Parts: sequence; structure tokens; C-alpha cells
Amino acid sequence: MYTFKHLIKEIKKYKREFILAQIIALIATIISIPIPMLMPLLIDEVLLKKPGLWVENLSNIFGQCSAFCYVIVTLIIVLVLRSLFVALNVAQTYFFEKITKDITYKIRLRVLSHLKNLSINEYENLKTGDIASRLISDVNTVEEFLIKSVSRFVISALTLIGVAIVLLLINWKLGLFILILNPFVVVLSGKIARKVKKYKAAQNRSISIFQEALIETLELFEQIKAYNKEDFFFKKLFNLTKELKQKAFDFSYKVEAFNKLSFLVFLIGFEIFRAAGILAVAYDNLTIGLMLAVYSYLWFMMTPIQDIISIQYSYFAAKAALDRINETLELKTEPKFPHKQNPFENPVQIEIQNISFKYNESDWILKNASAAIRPNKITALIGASGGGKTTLAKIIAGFFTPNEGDIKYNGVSFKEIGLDKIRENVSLILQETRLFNDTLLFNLTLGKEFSEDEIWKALKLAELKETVEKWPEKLNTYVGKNGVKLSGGQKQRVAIARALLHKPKIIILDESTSALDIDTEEKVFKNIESFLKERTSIIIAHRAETIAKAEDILMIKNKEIITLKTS
Ligand SMILES: Nc1ncnc2c1ncn2[C@@H]1O[C@H](COP(=O)(O)OP(=O)(O)OP(=O)(O)O)[C@@H](O)[C@H]1O
Repeated sequence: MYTFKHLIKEIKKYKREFILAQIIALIATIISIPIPMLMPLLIDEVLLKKPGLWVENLSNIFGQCSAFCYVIVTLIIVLVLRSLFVALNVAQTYFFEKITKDITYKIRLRVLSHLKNLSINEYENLKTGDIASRLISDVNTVEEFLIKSVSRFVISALTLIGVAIVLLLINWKLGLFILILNPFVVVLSGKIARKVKKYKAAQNRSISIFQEALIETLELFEQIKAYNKEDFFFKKLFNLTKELKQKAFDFSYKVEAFNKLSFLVFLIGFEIFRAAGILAVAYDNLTIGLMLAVYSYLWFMMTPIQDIISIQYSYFAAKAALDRINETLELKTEPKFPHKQNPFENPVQIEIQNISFKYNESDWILKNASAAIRPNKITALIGASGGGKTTLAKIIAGFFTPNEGDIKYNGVSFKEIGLDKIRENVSLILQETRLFNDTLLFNLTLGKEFSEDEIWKALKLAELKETVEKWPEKLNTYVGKNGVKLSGGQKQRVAIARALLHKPKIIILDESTSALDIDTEEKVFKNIESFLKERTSIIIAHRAETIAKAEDILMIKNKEIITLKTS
């Protein structure tokens, strides 16, 4: 869970950079505060010939000098101060950006690590577009707030305080005006700011709904075309785009209206100040130069006031964004079991002991099911469609844990091995093979090192070597999104070759040759027979020819496992 407290704790980890940046901010503020006053002082002291502190100091340093010389010297000083101010601002931005980018990087990393450990059940219900938008736009919203608050708040507050002091010194009555008007502006705008949270959340929500629908439409584009459903799906997208526009419009025009309103409040104050300034010259000994200095300060104050106001609404937007990020962090992760024992050294005997399993809201898929699966044998798992074969395969492969009962590998319970270790040693090849939009080589190795010889050997056993040899790019051929450039049967053979390469201790072929013609299927099975017999192999199939290859046969019936044949 992320809260603002956590963010502050994170900022505290960068104490050195943070303090340094605040010191730079302080120096920048001190440098910037006299700037608006220097030129107007010349009006009194040079044009209206009322010598004062500024000209006196300049004469002490540069000696008596003409009006031209005072103006040029003052101009140079103002320009140097302005340049210094900008340079210090850049330095300060560097540190603040470093801190905030580091923090948002950590947030993204934490969400990603959480997603990495997600339970497969939770993953199956996941809306990918929605998660993508939380990781991108919501984290950006938090970052925006951090930058504004961490970097601009201190400098804005200091500037306002500094300016208020100078104004009070120039003329305490005018100074008071500002001190009274500023809280009014801030409080008024703060009230409107709270509404921004609602619009921002609604806008982010419609971005993620849109993103989700867009991704799904593009992913299932072929099916949509095949059923001539473009109109239906794109109409949905058009409507979502319209909604997105409406929400974005609601958000931005209201924020804009709010900005204008606060600016109007400022302008009203500004006009009153101008009038009060003139009155102060007429009735209260304020010099014309100082009156112009007050005008300059009014403009000078605009940026810090606007900044403080925008910090308020970016705070509410960030709060909404944090809530959505936290929802992602609340997604269930898979249970973590300690790696107490590793039973995968030898051929693996699998004992299924009274397991019961159901998906979140479903009925029991398996109830009190037991069976033994022997090593160095091929076991066929059969049963009616929807009976739970794939479910059992996924339980054995460590994707799900049974709600009741135990699964033991060479006598060791899954709770003592850890699901990740189980998956490392089991290859589950499903009927539908999904490939990465990368080269064939990557899809075979998944980034692990194998010699070319090993790869070609695996392709040969999977009856894919001749096909790949004919491709101009051979192993470096890109397979396209989800492997679209390959036929269903080729994809299945890529998955088999991948399993051959990774040499798992347990291999489960779940209808994974269903797209092959009988001849090729025969050849593949003949090629991999010895590979299958060197480990624990389970074949899930409907075809009698495939089942006939098995030595043991198990059947799922009425949520239980029946042993039909043992060799
Ligand atoms: N992720 C899931 N969430 C909820 N129910 C599921 C999920 N996956 C499968 N099921 C349900 O579990 C039951 C068993 O499905 P499973 O895929 O294990 O059967 P199967 O025997 O492999 O079927 P087939 O021979 O058709 O491949 C089905 O009723 C299915 O609807």
C-alpha cells in the first residue's frame, strides 16, 4: 500500500540531495527577491533625483557617475542576478528530478514485482489495458505531484514570504493587503481543487477502459474479421473514444475555468493594489519608484501563487492515482512456499493424494482425487471434455494449488518445494501455443544459452528442422504477434522443441499434437519416445492412436481419477 507517508519516507532516503536542493532553492529565492525593486529604485534616485541607498551604494563602489552609468550598472546587476537565478533553478531541478524519478521508478518496480508473483487465477481475470494505464498514467500523476510539491512548494512559499516582507517594509498597509488577499485566493481555489480529483479519476478510469477494449479488439482482430463483427467492436471503441473525449473535456475545461477564476481573483487584487498604490503615493509618502516596484512584485508573485494552487489539485489527482496503484498491489499473489527440499534430482514419482480443487467461484472441478504417476513411463490422462484434465495438469505443473489434499513429488509435498521450483522442472505444453513476437530462436530458448547443435537437434525431433531450414532467416525468423506467421501445427512443434531443449523432469503434453496430421504426429512421437521415457511423461489426448502410446492410463470421471491401466 502506498500512502503519502510512504512517499515522504522515500524522499527522506535522499536527505543529502534534498537538503542540497533546498539550500540551492533558498539561495535562488534570496537572489530573486530584490530583482523587481532595483530598476524602479532608479526612478526615484536617478530620474526624480532623490538620492537613496541604492545610488549611494553604487557611488561607494563605482564612484560618482552619470544617470546612464547608474542605469547600465543596475541593468548588468539585474541581468547577472536573473541569470544566476535561472542557473540555480536548473541545478535545483536536477536534484529534484533525480529524487522524484527514482521514487516513481521504485513504485513501478514494486507494482511489476507484485505482478510477477501474481496468482494465475488472479491473472486470468486481469485487464491488461487497465494495468498498463495504472503503471503509466497513474504513476505519472504521482510523479507530477512529487515534482510540484517537492521542488516548487518550498521555493514558492519562500518567495511569497520574502515578497511579503519586502512589501511590508515598503508600505505596511499595501503589504497587509497582499497578506489578506493571498490566503483568500488559496482557500477559494483549494475548494474548487477538491472537485478536480473526481474528474481526474473519472478521466483515468475511462482511459483504462478504452485501453482495455482497444487491446482486446486488436488482439482478437482476426476473429472479429472472421465473424464480420468489425462494426460491433469498433462501435464500442468509437463510443469509448467519445466518452474519453467527454471526460477529458470535463476535466480540462473545468480545471481551465478554475485557473482562470483564480487568475481573475488575482487580477481583481492587482487592480485594487494599483489603485491603492496611487493613493499611497498621493496620501502616504510612497515614492513613484516604490509604487512601480510594488507593481513589479505583484507580477512576480503570480508564479508562486499559481504553483501553490496547482500543488493542491495535483495532490488530489495524486491521491486518486495512488488509490488505483494500491488496488493493483492488492491483487492476490500466489502462495510462497519455502524451498525446503528439491526432489527433482531423480526420475519423479508423482503422488496425487485426495486433492480437491475449484476455481474462485466455480463448483468443485476435482473432489478427493487420488492417483500415482510413475517415472520413466508414459501416462495418458483421458476423460470427457471439461472434465478437469487441463486443470489437473496445471496443478501438477505448479500453476494452482489444490484447495484440499496434497501432491507429492518423490514423496515431498509441494509445500516443501515451492511452486516456482516445481514449474522450473515441469514443462506443460498446452494445445494452444502462444509465442512471443520475437525470433524463433528466442521462442525456443527463452533467453537461456543453448548450442546451435542442441537447437537443431530439438527441431529435428519435433519434425520442424526441414521447415526452418527453408526459411531465409532460419532461427532468426520473426514469428509475428502470438506466432501468427506459423501454422497451428508449427507452433505446437515449436513448443515441443522448446520442452526438448529445456529437458524438464516432468513433461505434460496437453493435446499438444492435436493440430498435426496423423503421419507427422506419429513421427514426432517416435522421435521423442525415448525422451519421454527418460522422465515422467503425461499425455492428455482424445485420439485413440495417441492414447495407445501410453503405458499407464488415468481417467477423470465425476471429479475423481480412476486408474484404468498400469503396465
Ligand atoms: N480459469 C478458470 N476459471 C474458472 N473455471 C475454469 C477455468 N479454467 C477451466 N475452468 C472450468 O473447469 C472445468 C474443467 O476444465 P478443463 O480445461 O480442466 O477441462 P478439460 O478436461 O481439460 O477439457 P478439454 O478436454 O475440453 O480440454 C471446466 O468446466 C471449465 O469451464
